[in-house]
Amino acid sequence: MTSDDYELRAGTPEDFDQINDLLTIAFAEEFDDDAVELERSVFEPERAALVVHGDALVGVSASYTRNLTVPGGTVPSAHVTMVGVEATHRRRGLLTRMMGRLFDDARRLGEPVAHLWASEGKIYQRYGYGLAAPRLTFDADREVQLREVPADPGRLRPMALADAEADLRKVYEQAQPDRPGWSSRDDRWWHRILADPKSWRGGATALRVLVHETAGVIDGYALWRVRGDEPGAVIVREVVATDPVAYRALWHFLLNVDLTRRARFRFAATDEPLIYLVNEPNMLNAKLGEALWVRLVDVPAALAARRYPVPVDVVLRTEDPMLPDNSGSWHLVGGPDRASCTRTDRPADLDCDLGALGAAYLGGASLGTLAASGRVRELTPGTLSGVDAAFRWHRAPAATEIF
Ligand SMILES: CC(=O)SCCNC(=O)CCNC(=O)[C@H](O)C(C)(C)COP(=O)(O)OP(=O)(O)OC[C@H]1O[C@@H](n2cnc3c(N)ncnc32)[C@H](O)[C@@H]1OP(=O)(O)O
Repeated sequence: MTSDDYELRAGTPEDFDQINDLLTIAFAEEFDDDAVELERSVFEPERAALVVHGDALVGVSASYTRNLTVPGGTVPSAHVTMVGVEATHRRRGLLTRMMGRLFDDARRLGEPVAHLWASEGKIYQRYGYGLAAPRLTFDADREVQLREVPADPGRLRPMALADAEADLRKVYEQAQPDRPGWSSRDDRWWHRILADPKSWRGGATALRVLVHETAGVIDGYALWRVRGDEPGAVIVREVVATDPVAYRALWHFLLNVDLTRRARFRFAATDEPLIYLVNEPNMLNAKLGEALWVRLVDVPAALAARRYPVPVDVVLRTEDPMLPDNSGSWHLVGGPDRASCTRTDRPADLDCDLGALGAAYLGGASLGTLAASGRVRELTPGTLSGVDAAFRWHRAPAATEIF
């Protein structure tokens, strides 16, 4: 069998059922009809890269059109998803071909960045993705409590899931600019996030909504469920607050639900404020894992699209074997209000591997740490610490949802 036996093409709405069958097998997961319809509702056929062999669909990858919060703004980023190759056609370069097409599509659509959740980190690093947002998973023991519970002028109240979208959306959109890594949510995405098909519940109750309100204004919410096995566990899906009092009140509630002994949260940021609020941080049982892998698809456009907390004027050099016009030296001039990035012949100050630039892009990975790992090299002595400070951000990148 040669690579000519395979056809690479865009998707159509009619392909969805076959794609779903392929992914069900590739991920060894089965979902109910409601869940499948939700996936169909956000599927963007023309953005799928499909590999067909004869009559059979043997490879799929897709992207969603959404914006990604980056330091100081948002950028259109290809939200890469639904990647799978039929087991009998693996390791023949099909994913590599699909990834090439996906990057071409992203550029054509004006997306300087692509990002994803990886099933395995080792798959995507070869394509230039870097780990931009690690995450913590909490498995908090009931003995974990807030150190102090100050007076709260507001109040908590449950809200029916069916009525919640408008209020939650307002809070999310206010909080979103502060957290690199969060994704924009249009009507379809809010519908998907608040839909609650049984096969997504992992044996727990239906999704519950708790809001915090101060002087009639909702300033925080939690999405959560309970798993009633022994001992019962609160499964926290999302906690979003625009005010620290609301944040504290929501977590105080979640850590004290009757008939539960644990609280689990899979989407904690590495700087999650809860860590600094509780009596026994150790008993959060935080486990480090991965969330977002970022790939700069158009290096100069991506670097110009974010902001830098302190002024930076530097020449960065990188190599990109997949997209050679990213290779070379780039003059980045930036600060809190603007940034530009242009090709230059000037000698480079820092040599950065492409994945390292992706890892640093959201302000999470420090260029200093990446230099310590050998993935960034300081060519002009004395440049590293200043550029490192410019690439950081005051909040660690995080992700609130798997897409
Ligand atoms: C964003 C998401 O959707 S994440 C979900 C990813 N999907 C899955 O994990 C589902 C199960 N796995 C699969 O369907 C397939 O194995 C895929 C999609 C991961 C890889 O597809 P393939 O067509 O086999 O990849 P392809 O042949 O293009 O591999 C390119 C290179 O990556 C390597 N590679 C690919 N997948 C893996 C892996 N899981 N582990 C180690 N190496 C891998 C290949 O060995 C190859 O290396 P080489 O260039 O040195 O020869």
